[in-house]
Amino acid sequence: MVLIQVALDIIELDRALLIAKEAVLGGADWIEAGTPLIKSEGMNAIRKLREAFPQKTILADMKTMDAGAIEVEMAAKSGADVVAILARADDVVISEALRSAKKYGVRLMVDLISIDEPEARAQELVALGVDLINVHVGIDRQMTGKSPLEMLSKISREIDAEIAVAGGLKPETAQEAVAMGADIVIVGSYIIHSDNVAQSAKNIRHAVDSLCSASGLGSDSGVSFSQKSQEEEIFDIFRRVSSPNISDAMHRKGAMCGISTLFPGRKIVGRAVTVRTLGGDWAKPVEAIDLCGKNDVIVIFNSDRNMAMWGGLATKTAANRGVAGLVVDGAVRDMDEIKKLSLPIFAANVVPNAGDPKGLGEINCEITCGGQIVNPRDFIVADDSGVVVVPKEKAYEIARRAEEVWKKEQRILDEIDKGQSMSSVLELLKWEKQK
Ligand SMILES: O=C([C@H](O)CO)[C@H](O)[C@H](O)COP(=O)(O)O
Repeated sequence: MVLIQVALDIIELDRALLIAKEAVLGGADWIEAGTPLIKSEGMNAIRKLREAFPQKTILADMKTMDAGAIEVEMAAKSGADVVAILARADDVVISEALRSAKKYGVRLMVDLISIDEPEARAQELVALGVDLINVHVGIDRQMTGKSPLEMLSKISREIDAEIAVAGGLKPETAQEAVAMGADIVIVGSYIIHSDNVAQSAKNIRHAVDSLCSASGLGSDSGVSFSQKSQEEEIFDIFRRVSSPNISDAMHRKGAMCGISTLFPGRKIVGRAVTVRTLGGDWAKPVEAIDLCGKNDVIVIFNSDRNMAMWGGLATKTAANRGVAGLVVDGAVRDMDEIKKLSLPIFAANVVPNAGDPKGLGEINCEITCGGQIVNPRDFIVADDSGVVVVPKEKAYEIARRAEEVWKKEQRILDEIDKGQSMSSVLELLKWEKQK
């Protein structure tokens, strides 16, 4: 039977206990005191988990790099059944940890996170006596598109040890991991940031169990998964999250100033076709419409915010072409006409007077819009809170991080709905900066 381990990467102990309870209801077998929880609450986190779940296997994710024996001893004496340390530690640390694990009757899991040659290191660990290996891609590397599955497929064929796998797993990837030979599936974010923890744990349980009960378990088990392209994934996520989620993910970078929606409720997600123009000259903005595809957003910088360079006729043309939206550091006009069309428009100003079509400026060059640099093909997300620009090179990472922000907020909302205050959920007083 494949085991499911819920990773409690949460810094508030009460929330961690609550979430663990829900995850167990959904079918989690092992409960992990995640490294952030251990750093926040120390060994007390393990004691409390032991107390609350006397029958469950508790894993302490110590991420030990040195002093192997004492760290394993601490975790074991606090109630852990399994202690996780780092494969990057020296062999002598691993051997000391193994000795301590034996002495205190716990198992040792060794984590391959950030190992350059994981297959070779896994072989060395097995030779040292390790029998539980975690094939793991850490959270920050996940955000850049890395997955543990490739590493898993190589390692599971080659080593004689029990194998755990971790790194952004969801039902589909958990199932894939089992097909590749994983014995323990470790899941953090997908479960703990869900607004229905029990259901999410159940989804993992179902995915894993349905594969285990199918005949022909193994890499040729016939399970196939639809693969989205990175671009599709970015669009999917940006359509789901908000501009504030993205701003949080970018540590407050990317938000335009002084530009807001003209029609609340209309959202833009698209890639920038940029235009720089001068003094209300509307030739280049109108020419840019003909270069746009379905997911493109026209992003314009105009040096004069009191002279419109966009109006009803341009809006009609853009809407007919299926342009995703318009963002203007400048002015538009003809509100009575453009409000009847569905094009989302974000602008700095609305004025009745327009400029002339002189053809000054450029299309698809670097511009500054609302104080932010925008390059052609950058991602634009605009909603009722404002407009953010995400550089194309960082789009996948930012989308993944924004999704984490969104999931976390959904979960917190759910706890507030159940009667808690925001301050108590986040333990604000405890986490205020100490003088
Ligand atoms: O070990 C973990 C990470 O390094 C933070 O401590 C996570 O528990 C592990 O990666 C599982 O969490 P997800 O990747 O969010 O599923």
